Amino acid sequence: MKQRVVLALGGNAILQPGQEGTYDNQKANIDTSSDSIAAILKDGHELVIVHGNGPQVGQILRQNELAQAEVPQQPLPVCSAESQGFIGYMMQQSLKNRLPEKNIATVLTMTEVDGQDPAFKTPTKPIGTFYSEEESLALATSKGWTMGEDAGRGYRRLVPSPKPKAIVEVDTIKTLLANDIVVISTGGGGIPVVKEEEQFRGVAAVIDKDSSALRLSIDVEADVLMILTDVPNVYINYGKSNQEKLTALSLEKAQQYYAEGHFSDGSMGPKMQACIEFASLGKTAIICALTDAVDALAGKAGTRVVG
Ligand SMILES: Nc1ncnc2c1ncn2[C@@H]1O[C@H](COP(=O)(O)OP(=O)(O)O)[C@@H](O)[C@H]1O
Ligand SMILES: NC(=O)OP(=O)(O)O
Repeated sequence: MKQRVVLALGGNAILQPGQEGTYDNQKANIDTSSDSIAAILKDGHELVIVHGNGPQVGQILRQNELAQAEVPQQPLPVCSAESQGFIGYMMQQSLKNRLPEKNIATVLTMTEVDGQDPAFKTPTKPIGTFYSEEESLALATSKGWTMGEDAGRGYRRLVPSPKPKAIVEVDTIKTLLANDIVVISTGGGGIPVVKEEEQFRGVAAVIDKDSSALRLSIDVEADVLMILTDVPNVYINYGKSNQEKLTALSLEKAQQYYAEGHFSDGSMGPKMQACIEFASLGKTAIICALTDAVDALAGKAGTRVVG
């Protein structure tokens, strides 16, 4: 049965920790992701693809800083727009090369946030390169950056990450979907903007793409929110000797495990939170590995939360 699916692609789908952010590395990862996405599309589903941008927006920001003696620096929301543009271009091309008959469009997307969101006072979103603890302390001192540990993988720069309130281009996205166009949108959670006296203005932040994918799934009335990452399933007691794989989960069980702290902040936590909220609307949310996407949609792989 044809379903409307919002697919949130994790950072690994574009750049894996430890990999250098070269064009070739990102192209190779995006080509691998496109194989899975093309398989979903061949099954006839409608698709909106949301992607992360943490490594890329950090890299663009750093390029700006390093070049500022010769080229004017651009603000963070402009860097976010650049990341949406180049990732969208690479995904669009890669998918088109696999499915020449499909029309595919990248929508440069703004996401409205609340200018008074307390997140602006406490940076939590890791972006850019991974550093050692020593390097991170030096950068905090020399540049005044807020640094933090990222899920046991090293230290990264942290920027504010307010909650998404509204996807500004949602009507455009719906129109494209209604016309059988594959949409790449809300990349990096969307370019964060605030609305003041009916005018939008970009703000310095990076929104969590899983939270924005949830907002978008609700707004486009998706049947399924699917979050693709680097683990085949969600687990309780993750990484411990009594680790247990979760396959099908009721909303109540998911809420219980979330409250018990089984899902780490900054990695599985926001993904499960998005799944719980989507499932609470009576819908289906799935977390699975990139390569299991087709099987997971058919209920044969991944972790599924059902409301
Ligand atoms: N309970 C859990 N079950 C599975 N993975 C978990 C769990 N808690 C934390 N994780 C971590 O979450 C990671 C996926 O989150 P993240 O790295 O943010 O993904 P992405 O960059 O793909 O969005 C996994 O690689 C795993 O290390
Ligand atoms: N914006 C965002 O959530 O990016 P990552 O998934 O790459 O961290």
